[in-house]
Amino acid sequence: MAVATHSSADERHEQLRFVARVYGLRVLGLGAGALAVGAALHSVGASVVVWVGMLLHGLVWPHAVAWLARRSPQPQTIEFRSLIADSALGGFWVGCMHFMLLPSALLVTMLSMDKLAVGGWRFLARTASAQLIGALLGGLFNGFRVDLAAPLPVIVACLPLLVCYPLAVSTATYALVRKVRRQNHQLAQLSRVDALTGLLNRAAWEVEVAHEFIRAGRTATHATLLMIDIDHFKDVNDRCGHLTGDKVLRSVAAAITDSVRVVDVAGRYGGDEFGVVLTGVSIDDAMLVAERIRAQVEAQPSDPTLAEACTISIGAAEIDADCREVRDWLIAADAALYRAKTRGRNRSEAAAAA
Ligand SMILES: Nc1nc2c(ncn2[C@@H]2O[C@H](COP(=O)(O)OP(=O)(O)OP(=O)(O)O)[C@@H](O)[C@H]2O)c(=O)[nH]1
Repeated sequence: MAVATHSSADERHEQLRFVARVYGLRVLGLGAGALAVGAALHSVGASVVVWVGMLLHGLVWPHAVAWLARRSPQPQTIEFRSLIADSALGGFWVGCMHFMLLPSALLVTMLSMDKLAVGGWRFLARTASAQLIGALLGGLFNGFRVDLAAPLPVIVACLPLLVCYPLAVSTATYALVRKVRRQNHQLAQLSRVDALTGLLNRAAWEVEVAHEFIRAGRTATHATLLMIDIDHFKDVNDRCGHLTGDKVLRSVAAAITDSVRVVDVAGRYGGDEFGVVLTGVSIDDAMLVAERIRAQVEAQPSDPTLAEACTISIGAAEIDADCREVRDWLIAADAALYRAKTRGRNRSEAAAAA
């Protein structure tokens, strides 16, 4: 229930951001539109009622819609309805302007552009019919006439809308594209990380191991793989519960991170097993690193509910002539880990030399 409430609050927040985005564009679009339509209405000699309606739509309506939307539990619904109303009213002014070609085409294009931007072709099709009906009603309301030619003052009055509105819509669209790119990047990063420990997850770690295997082969440099497994971890879970088990997993991950360099690649291989690639490090030096990790895990208090210190076993393997592919490297480190387990645990073992 709490989750549902949280997600609906998030959704409302997202909808309010949409309202804020549309608000700025609507103030600009309808404000500049009022100038173009006003010039055309003046040229066709529109009635006072038409003038009042047009000014209310151009100057008051954007603020009224935003006010209503912010107070509504469904701000986006209010926003979409008012976009349809914008189209109908836009059509109405086209009729009132006696279908004067330039301001009419400009109005229809700008209104279509933002419908496309927020709701695609389907939404545009829905609003187009509202616009058409509005145009017929506007024509009837202001004495139906077709007067295509626009005098120079009308042409000049169209310029602010013609220039500023597309620039504003493009700027808003570009900001959205950047946001989506940023979020995609964050998602890609998150999909590489193990949520419990913060280390790379298995899939991402294996990709890095394969890269390192190729790199070490190409540059003929050392690279050593450590496979690390918590001793009797099942007992920890059974005796102290899974939450304590999770704490132990996190503390082992922290010990690994503390003991290796940023260029080394640490990951959670699965369950209670971890892997680390030590780049440019020979097996002898890697054994010192392994010992440092082992000693830190043994020394650190993982959880007060654990009677004894938690320990780990480590198997280490350097890339050698026997490692024809990355799988051989993993198997060699795993075999060394198995030996550490069978030789009593809480120890590090190097893979047997070729
Ligand atoms: N708390 C917790 N436990 C997990 C998680 N993933 C796997 N496990 C447990 O980790 C335990 C792994 O135990 P085993 O691999 O069987 O071996 P072990 O008890 O560590 O014994 P040795 O490795 O032989 O020393 C299992 O009991 C799993 O349920 C996790 O994310 N959280």
